[in-house]
Amino acid sequence: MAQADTVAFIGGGNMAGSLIGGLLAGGFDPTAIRVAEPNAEHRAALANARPGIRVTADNVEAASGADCVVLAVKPQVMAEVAAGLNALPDGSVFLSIAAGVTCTRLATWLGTDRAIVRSMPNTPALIGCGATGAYANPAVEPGQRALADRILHAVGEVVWFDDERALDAVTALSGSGPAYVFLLIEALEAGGIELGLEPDVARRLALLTAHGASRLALKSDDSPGVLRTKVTSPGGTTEQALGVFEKGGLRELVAQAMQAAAQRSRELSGE
Ligand SMILES: NC(=O)C1=CN([C@@H]2O[C@H](COP(=O)(O)OP(=O)(O)OC[C@H]3O[C@@H](n4cnc5c(N)ncnc54)[C@H](OP(=O)(O)O)[C@@H]3O)[C@@H](O)[C@H]2O)C=CC1
Ligand SMILES: O=C(O)[C@@H]1CCC=N1
Repeated sequence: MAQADTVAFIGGGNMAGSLIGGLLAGGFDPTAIRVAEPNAEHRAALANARPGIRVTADNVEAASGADCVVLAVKPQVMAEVAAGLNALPDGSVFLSIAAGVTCTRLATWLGTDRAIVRSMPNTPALIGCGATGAYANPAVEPGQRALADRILHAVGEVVWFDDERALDAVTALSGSGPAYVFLLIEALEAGGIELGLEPDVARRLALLTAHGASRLALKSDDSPGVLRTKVTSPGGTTEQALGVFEKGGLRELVAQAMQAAAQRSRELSGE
């Protein structure tokens, strides 16, 4: 990344921490990163963990003159936060990671004609394995989009969309998705314990299984469905387990859960 680029994070919580970690791991100059965070303890922890970055309680101070202003606060406080940045001069690209909040709403608060990228990362960003969906509004210039892409790319893969509505689906799939996978891992661990395994062994096997299956599917030319059939010996054990999942309507349940998440994403837009 060109060292002239400066990035300001408004909100120094979990996701901001992940993105900052990715940028630093990729060699980004820490002195080109500023973070505005209201909580003094969080500010101190950030400054300690990430020597060189500048922390402040003042959102405008952090955002002033930054090439990219990352809006990393909860959707519920976005209106107040964005309105507080309304007087900033043009020139920055605003990169929102908030669930649901549309570019149109952001422009209402930040000012019309603002260059805005709406994105949806996920928590595996913390270890560089993130999956992010992103949309750039028409005011975003190619160089600004490239800067947003480099920031998001620092923590994993990025998929760009021409239609902003796709972001609600992305939120329901990869944004919230790590929680679904963790739920399955928790259930596998509990099932293993019930079958007599020691808790630490059950957790380890559940984690390694999720990790191994995911890596295999990523590397393989076979679809997940084909890989599933390769585990499932006719008349064997997997067939019995999958029969229980299908009878219980697991696929329908997952689809319903994702519809609920996407609906909540649309609601959070406040439109
Ligand atoms: N967690 C996830 O898996 C994902 C979250 N997101 C989105 O990322 C955004 C941030 O989520 P996450 O990092 O989990 O949340 P966090 O609560 O960890 O981070 C939000 C941070 O914003 C700070 N904050 C609150 N009010 C203000 C303000 N007025 N000005 C500046 N900072 C403020 C909070 O401080 P304090 O704690 O003191 O209130 C907190 O440190 C959300 O919009 C969420 O939708 C996107 C993808 C995945
Ligand atoms: O639960 C949420 O609203 C956020 C957005 C996606 C993941 N966490």
